[in-house]
This record gives sequence, structure tokens and C-alpha cells, in this order.
Amino acid sequence: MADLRVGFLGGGNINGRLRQVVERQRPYEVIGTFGRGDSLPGSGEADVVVEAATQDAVRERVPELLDAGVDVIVLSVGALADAGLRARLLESRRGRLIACTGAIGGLDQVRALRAAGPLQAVSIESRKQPAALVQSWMPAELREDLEAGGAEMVLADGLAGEVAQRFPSSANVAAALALAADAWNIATARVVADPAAVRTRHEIHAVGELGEVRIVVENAPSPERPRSSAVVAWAALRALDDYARLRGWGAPQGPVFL
Ligand SMILES: NC(=O)C1=CN([C@@H]2O[C@H](COP(=O)(O)OP(=O)(O)OC[C@H]3O[C@@H](n4cnc5c(N)ncnc54)[C@H](OP(=O)(O)O)[C@@H]3O)[C@@H](O)[C@H]2O)C=CC1
Ligand SMILES: O=C([O-])CC(=O)C(=O)O
Repeated sequence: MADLRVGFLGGGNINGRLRQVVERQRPYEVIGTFGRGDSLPGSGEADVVVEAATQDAVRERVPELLDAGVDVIVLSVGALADAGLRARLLESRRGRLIACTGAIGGLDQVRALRAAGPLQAVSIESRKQPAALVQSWMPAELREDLEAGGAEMVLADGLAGEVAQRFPSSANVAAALALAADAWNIATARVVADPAAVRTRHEIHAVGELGEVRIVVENAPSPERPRSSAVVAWAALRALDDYARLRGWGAPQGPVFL
């Protein structure tokens, strides 16, 4: 049987690590890493591409992959805060879009609650080291404060989709929660710069008719790129393995959780 053919959109911190592990430890064929301006593979070359680039890359490049019949596992889930793009990507029946859980957990249970009926409240609070939250749109004074460590500060508090777009490399988890909860109109997100946050901390809360989910995830920041949690490359590996098992490709033995 042929091996699962895997490509990588973006070759930075997450996909660099993921590719290394796949090459060393998995029976998948790595077909390449695709950076800015590289032409993308079609279904004759790749079965699945893991995106770990940017929200803009999802908007600009993922439709072409799906249209070509290639499945895409997306990490920059904040791109789906745009309702038009979300519909375009999720409704593709050629290649399928798969959103990765990334830096957080509990989305399976949030979806179970949502399956029983609309949720009444959905929120996430993310705490990171201040320097990891600097954005180009911030005033110079704020950027300098954050770079210097500063005091604890709430940098965003609003609809999860909007927060994910304002912090495109740091709050994709907010969009992942809104997507899982199917609650873009009520899901909220707070982003807190916290000089004491040695670990990145995501606190998730969702309330439905049948119960409540409270989850706290504490992640070591990636040493090379502290704004991303180190576990994210491993979450993408987990997603790739579950994908391979469900689609009947050769994969390491193990359970599938959906
Ligand atoms: N869902 C989640 O929980 C999480 C999601 N993420 C998402 O994953 C992304 C990647 O994270 P990380 O690896 O740490 O970031 P990096 O900045 O280390 O890597 C991003 C890579 O993508 C490349 N890139 C940018 N634009 C494009 C494009 N249009 N086409 C192809 N490649 C492109 C960059 O290249 P260049 O050097 O040319 O810019 C860079 O090599 C984040 O931006 C974020 O959106 C991250 C953490 C958690
Ligand atoms: O890695 C994390 O902890 C979260 C993150 O950057 C994101 O959601 O974009």
C-alpha cells in the first residue's frame, strides 16, 4: 500500500518541528514544505497538507489546495472568523478542511454540548508573556512596555472571532473555541499580558443545556518562538495520525479520539 503523502504550508517553528518528527518517526511520505510564492501541490502529489503559516496564508492559499482535492489541516484557525471564508472552506467537498485543536483541549466536549443544543455562554482567557503579545498595530509606547515585561494588562476583551483576528499569531485558539461551539455571536476572548506567566495559560468555559466545560491548559512556550506553545507541533502530529488512521493509511498503532 502507498504511503500517506504529506505536505507543509509554512516552514517555521511548528511545521519545522512537525516535519522533523514525521520524517523520523512516521510511515508518511513528506512531499515538501511550501513557503511564500511556492506553487502548491495537487491531489496527484499530496493527500494532505498541514498549514502552520498565517491567517493570510489560509485565506490566500488554502482554497486552491481544497479545490485541487487536497485535504488541509489548519492551525491558523483565526482565519475562519471571516464568515465568508469559513463557509467557502468548510463547505468544500473536494479537499476537506480539518481544524486542528492546536494549543487547547476540551473542544470535543464543547462540541458534544453543542450537539445537544445551542450554548448559553462560551469564553476563553489566554495569558502569555507580554513580549509574546506585541502586535504591529499597537502604539509604540505599548509595544515598548510589553517588550520590557511591564505589569499585568488586559490587551483584548471581546468577541472571540475579532480577538483572533487582532492577535493573528497568538489567539487562534479563540477562533477554534468559537468554531467548536458554533457560537461566533456569543463566544468571547480575553488576552492578558502576564509577566508571571512562565507558561502560556488558556482557560476555557462553555455552558450548555446538559452541562458545563471548564478546562485550564498550561503550555510551555516554544523556546524558539515563545508566542506559540511548544505542544502545538505535537497536536498537529496527533491530528495527522488520527487522520491517517481514519482514512485507512498506514499509521502507528493507537486509538482515535473524535
Ligand atoms: N491553533 C493554535 O492553537 C495555534 C495556531 N498557530 C498558528 O500557526 C502559525 C504558525 O506558527 P509558527 O510556526 O510558530 O510561526 P512561524 O512564524 O515560526 O512560521 C510561520 C511560517 O509560515 C511562513 N509563511 C508565511 N506566510 C506564508 C504563505 N503565504 N505561504 C506559505 N508560507 C508562509 C513563514 O515564512 P516567512 O518567514 O516568509 O514569513 C514562516 O516560515 C501561527 O502564525 C498561527 O497562525 C500557532 C500556535 C497555536
Ligand atoms: O500557542 C498558543 O498557546 C496559542 C496561539 O499562539 C494561538 O492560538 O495562535
